[in-house]
Amino acid sequence: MNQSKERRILNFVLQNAVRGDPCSVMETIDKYCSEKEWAMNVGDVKGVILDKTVEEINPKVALELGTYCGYSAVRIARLLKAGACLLTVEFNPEFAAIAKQMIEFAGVQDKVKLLEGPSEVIIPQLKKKYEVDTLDFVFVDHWKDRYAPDTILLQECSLLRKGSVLLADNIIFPGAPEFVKYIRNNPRFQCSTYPSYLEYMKVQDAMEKAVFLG
Ligand SMILES: Cc1ncnc2c1ncn2[C@@H]1O[C@H](/C=C/CNC(=O)c2cc(-c3ccc(F)cc3)cc(O)c2O)C[C@H]1O
Ligand SMILES: [Mg+2]
Repeated sequence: MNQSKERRILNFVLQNAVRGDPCSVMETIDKYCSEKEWAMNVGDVKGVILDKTVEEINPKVALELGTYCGYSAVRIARLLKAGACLLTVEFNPEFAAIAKQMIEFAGVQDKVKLLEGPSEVIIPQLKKKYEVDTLDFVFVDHWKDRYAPDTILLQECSLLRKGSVLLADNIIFPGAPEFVKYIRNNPRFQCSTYPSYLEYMKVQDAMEKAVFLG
C-alpha cells in the first residue's frame, strides 16, 4: 500500500531534522511542504503570528483543535514555560500516530498531551477526565465548519475565563464564514484580524484573534 503524504513528511523529518530540536523539525516540515508536497500546516509565515500570540499570553494550559501532523503542536509547545501544557485534539488515527512521532522526535512530548477523538467528544471531557479548569489559549485549526460549534461548546463547558484567547487559522482561505459571523457579532468576544498568507503559497489568508470577555 503506498505511503500517505503525511507519512512522507514524517519520514523526511526523521531523516533530515535534528532530534530534540523543535525549530529544526518545523524548518524541515516547512522545507518539505514548500519544495515537495504542499500540506495544511499553519506554516512559517502565519506561524510567526501564532508564536507572537503564544508569547504574549504565556499560557499555562493551551488547547489545539486539529493536530494533523503535529507542526503547530511542536510550534506552540516549544514556547511553553515549565509546568505549562498543550492539549491537542485529533480524530484521524493515522494523523494522530504521525503527530505523536513528530512531537516525540522534536522532544516536546512532556509538554504535549495528544487526545485522540472528535473535538465535540473531547471538549466536554476536558474538566473531569483531563483535569482542566479553564483554558488560557485555544488554537483553532480543524474542519472549518467546526470552529463556531466548538467555540460555543467551550463556553457551554465553562472552559473559557475572562481573558482566554482563541486564535483561529484560515479565516480567508479556505475560510470559516459561520465562525467569523458568530464571533465578530458576539459582545462576549473582542476580535482582531491578522492578515497573512496561506501556508507555502502567495495566496491571502488571515488569522482571527478573539479574547473572551467573561
Ligand atoms: C471535529 C474534529 N475533531 C478532531 N480532529 C479534527 C476535527 N476536524 C478535523 N480534525 C483534524 O484536524 C485536521 C484538519 C484540519 C482542517 N484544515 C483544513 O482543512 C485546512 C485547509 C487548507 C487549505 C488551503 C487551501 C487549499 F487549496 C486547500 C486546503 C489550509 C489550512 O490551513 C487548513 O487548516 C485533520 C483532521 O483529522
Ligand atoms: Mg489551517
